[in-house]
Amino acid sequence: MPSFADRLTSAVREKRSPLMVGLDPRLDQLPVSLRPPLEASAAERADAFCEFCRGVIDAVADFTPIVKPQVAFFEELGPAGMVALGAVIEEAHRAGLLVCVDGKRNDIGTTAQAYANGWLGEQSPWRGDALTVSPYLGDDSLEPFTKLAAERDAGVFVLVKTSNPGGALWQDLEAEGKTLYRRVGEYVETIAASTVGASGYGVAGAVVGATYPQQLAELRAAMPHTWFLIPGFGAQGGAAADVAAGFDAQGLGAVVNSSRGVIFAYEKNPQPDWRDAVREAARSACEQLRAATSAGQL
Ligand SMILES: O=C(O)c1cc(=O)[nH]c(=O)n1[C@@H]1O[C@H](COP(=O)(O)O)[C@@H](O)[C@H]1O
Repeated sequence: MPSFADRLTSAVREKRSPLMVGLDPRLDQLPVSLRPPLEASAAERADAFCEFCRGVIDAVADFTPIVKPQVAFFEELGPAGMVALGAVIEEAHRAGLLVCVDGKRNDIGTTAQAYANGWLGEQSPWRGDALTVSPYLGDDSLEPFTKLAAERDAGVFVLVKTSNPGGALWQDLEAEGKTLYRRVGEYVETIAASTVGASGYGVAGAVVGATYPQQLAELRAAMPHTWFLIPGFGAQGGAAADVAAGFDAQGLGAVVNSSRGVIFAYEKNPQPDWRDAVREAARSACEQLRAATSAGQL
C-alpha cells in the first residue's frame, strides 16, 4: 500500500480539495430530527451520533478527501460511544475517505507503544489511517508512533503550534534562541525527511493552527517534507487567507480542518433536509481553500 502521505496527496488531488471535515458531534447541536430526549440512554445517544455522522459523511464526501473524528465526543458517552466511533470510521472508509483519528495520544515509550498498536497497529480494531499525538513526553514517546506508522503506511500528526490561545504559554517559550514549537517542528521534519515517499512527504505530520498565520508560514518554510493538519478554520476565526501559507507550490502539503463550521451549518442556514446545509458548507469551504492555494493549483 502507498504511504499515508502519498495516499493523502492523491486524495487531495483527486477531490481538488484541501478540506478536512472534523466529526465532532455534540448532543445539543444535533439536528432536531436526530436529537435524543434528555432521558435517552448512552446507547441511544451513541446511535444518534452514528446516524448524524453518517449523514455528514454522505453530505461532504464529494468535497473532502479526509475526515477527522474527534475521539473526545465519543469517549464522553462511554463504551457505547466508542462502538459508535468504530462504526463512524468504517462508514467513512466505505465512502472512500481517509480517516485521521483525533485522539491526541501519548505517554512514556512503553505505554505509547500500546497506544500506537491500538490505533495504528496490524491488529488495530479502529483501522484509522492517521492519529494525532502530543510531543511533550519527548522523542522516545513519539518513536513508537512514527516507527509503526512507517511500517503500516499510516500517518501521525504531532501537535506543533496549536490553534488555542493558551498553547502559547509553553509552545512559544524560547530556549537556545528558538521557540519550543519550532524545535518540535524541526524534530518532526527530521522524521518526515527520512521517510519521504513519491509525494515528497514523510510519515510524520504536524498540527499547526490557522489562528497563527505568521507561525504557519515560518513552519512551512522550515518543514518542507511535513504534511500539515491546520485546525482553527471557521468556528475559531481562521480564514482562507490565514492558511494560504500552509500549502506548498503545488497547492499540497496541508489539509485544513473545519468541524463546527461544516457539520452544524444548518444552525445558520436552516434547510428542510439538514444535510443540504452541511453539503453547501463543505462545498463553500472547499472552494475557499482551493482558491487559497497559491495560483489555485488544485
Ligand atoms: O489536533 C487537532 O485537530 C486540533 C489541534 C488544535 O490545535 N486545535 C484544534 O482545534 N484541534 C481540533 O480541531 C477541531 C476544531 O473544531 P472546530 O473549531 O469546530 O472547527 C477540534 O476537534 C479540536 O480538538
